[in-house]
Amino acid sequence: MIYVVCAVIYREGKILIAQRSEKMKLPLKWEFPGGKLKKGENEEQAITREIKEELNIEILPFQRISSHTHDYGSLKINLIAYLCEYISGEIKLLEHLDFEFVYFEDLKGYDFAEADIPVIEKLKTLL
Ligand SMILES: Nc1nc2c([nH]c(=O)n2[C@@H]2O[C@H](COP(=O)(O)OP(=O)(O)OP(=O)(O)O)[C@@H](O)[C@H]2O)c(=O)[nH]1
Repeated sequence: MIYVVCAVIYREGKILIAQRSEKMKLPLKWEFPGGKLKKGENEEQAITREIKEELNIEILPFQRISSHTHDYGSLKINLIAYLCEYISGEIKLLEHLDFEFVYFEDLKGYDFAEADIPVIEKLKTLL
């Protein structure tokens, strides 16, 4: 089981989503950016670090919105999602293929990683 934190970054009524590159696992799937928790880090530190590494921006995680496990067969993950505020920086795609800011209602038009579906369901009750 691997522990993965992901950021739902909210800005001006829209949510930041990112598309995984061909070279990553789950190629071309859309996701909430983030990554694996490292030893000695808490969840907020991990998510802040991952977003800086992947997108070059500063964010502030302010609400833990969900934590659930998903079994991909060859890989089992515990995905932990945080609602985050965009603070500063210009987005640079350092790992992903693409990104978009989308309204919640438009998320259904994107092919998300399976593990993200419960996160989207949870968001529905919050936004
Ligand atoms: N970051 C992120 N990973 C997700 C999401 N949904 C989901 O199934 N995953 C899976 O979680 C796993 C870990 O994510 P990652 O590959 O981004 O983590 P990382 O950058 O720390 O790992 P790496 O250094 O091995 O590339 C991947 O297998 C990825 O497909 C999501 O919304 N965000």
